[in-house]
Parts: sequence; C-alpha cells; structure tokens
Amino acid sequence: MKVLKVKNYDEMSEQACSILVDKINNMKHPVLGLATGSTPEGLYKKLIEQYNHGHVSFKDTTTFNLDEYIGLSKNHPNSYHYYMKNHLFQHIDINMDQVHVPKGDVIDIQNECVEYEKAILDHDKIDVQILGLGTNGHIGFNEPGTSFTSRTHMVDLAESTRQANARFFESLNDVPTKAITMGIEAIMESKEIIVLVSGDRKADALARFMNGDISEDFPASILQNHKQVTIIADEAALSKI
Ligand SMILES: O=P(O)(O)OC[C@H]1O[C@](O)(CO)[C@@H](O)[C@@H]1O
Repeated sequence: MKVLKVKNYDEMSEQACSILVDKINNMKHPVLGLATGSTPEGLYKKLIEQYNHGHVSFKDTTTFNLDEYIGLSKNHPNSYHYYMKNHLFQHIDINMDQVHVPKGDVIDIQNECVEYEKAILDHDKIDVQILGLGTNGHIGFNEPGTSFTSRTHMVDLAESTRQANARFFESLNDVPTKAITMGIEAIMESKEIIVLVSGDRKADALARFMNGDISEDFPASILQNHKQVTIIADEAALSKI
C-alpha cells in the first residue's frame, strides 16, 4: 500500500481531487466508487471547483456508491442519496442515469442487493474506489465480522457506528439500525482504491489497518492484499504509526 502523508484535511482533499481529476481525464468511461460520511466532503467540494473551472467533465463517468441506510427515502436529508446529490451530483454535469446508490427504502431489500450487484458486474470493474475508514475498521458499511467474500448485502449497524454517525441526526434514536452495503469482495475487485483518513479520531484505526493482522474482525485490513491501494492520510491520522 502506498501512503501519501499530508498536513491536514484540506491537503488530503486536494491530493485526492488531483489524482481523481487526472484519472477521469485519462479514461473514456471512468467508473468511480464513491463514499459518504464527513471524510470525502472536502474532495467533493474540490471536484466541483475543478468542474466549474472547466478542468474536468463527468458526463462519461459512471458512479457506484458504497452504501445506504435502510428505511430512509431518497429525499430524507440523512440518506446517502440526498448526501450525494447535495454534495456532488447536482453541481456537476454527470448523467443521473449513470449514478448508482443502493436503495434503502424498497420493500424487497434482498432483491435490491441482487440488482445492485448485477449493475456493478455489468460495468465490469470499478476503476477507482474512494473509501473512508470507520473507527472500527469498517469499509462501506461492512462492519467487523463481515465475510471477506461478501457481495452487496444488508447489515446490522454496529452500535459504535450508530454513535459515530449520530452527529448527523437529531438523536441517536433516529440513526437507522440497518443498512445496505456493497460487499468486501466487490470493493476488492476495484482496479484501484484510494483510502482517505483524517484526524486523530482515526489514528488507532489507521494504525491497525496498516500494521495489524488481516482479519474479518477489522474489515479494512483486507486492503493490505490489494495491489493498488493509496492511503492519503493527514498527520493527525498518522500519529500512531
Ligand atoms: O467519514 P466518516 O464520517 O468518518 O465515516 C467513515 C465511513 O463510514 C461511513 O459513514 C459508512 O459507510 C462511510 O461513508 C465513511 O467512509
């Protein structure tokens, strides 16, 4: 795994943006895997700036998001559909038919898992997958204990994840208990993976991710086996390495 050490959150976002813009500009039909949470917000802001300056176009780009809460409609302000629209999609020239976010508000979640997986496989492989890192090592919403061979599936969110994400909701009670997420095997099939890590809140997780044993108890550890992983981490996140 390659590690790019940066000073702070802003530099992390800047580096990720410049790598991504370069890749998008050099591919005919880029397929991107996108994440949500606080970590990639700065990256999305910078991508919008690059788009506004005419340095990149997303009209031939396809995207797949990692995950969505179960029970929240697309228009719910805490849904990841809403997050993506608000933080990126409505500001750029992406064709919304090429955007994929798992649906969390359908009656038949199992069927949605199958359909989402089919859509990913129809696109061959994700060219570049952006990942954030959960403090418990989750990637997407693949919580500790998830099989490394998992495909798109429904998960029970760990209590620590609900607590960590409660800051986006009115109260902890409002945080959904379940989610739908791309599986670890599909993430590992991405041609290239960029992991963004910022802040001392993530320092323990980053240290375990980079130096710990590869174990389903810590989902991100499997990335050690991927051939093209770049970690962009700031000084605070790297403070326990
Ligand atoms: O970036 P945050 O808010 O710390 O969250 C870490 C990860 O957990 C998630 O919220 C769960 O998927 C991701 O979106 C994110 O990459």
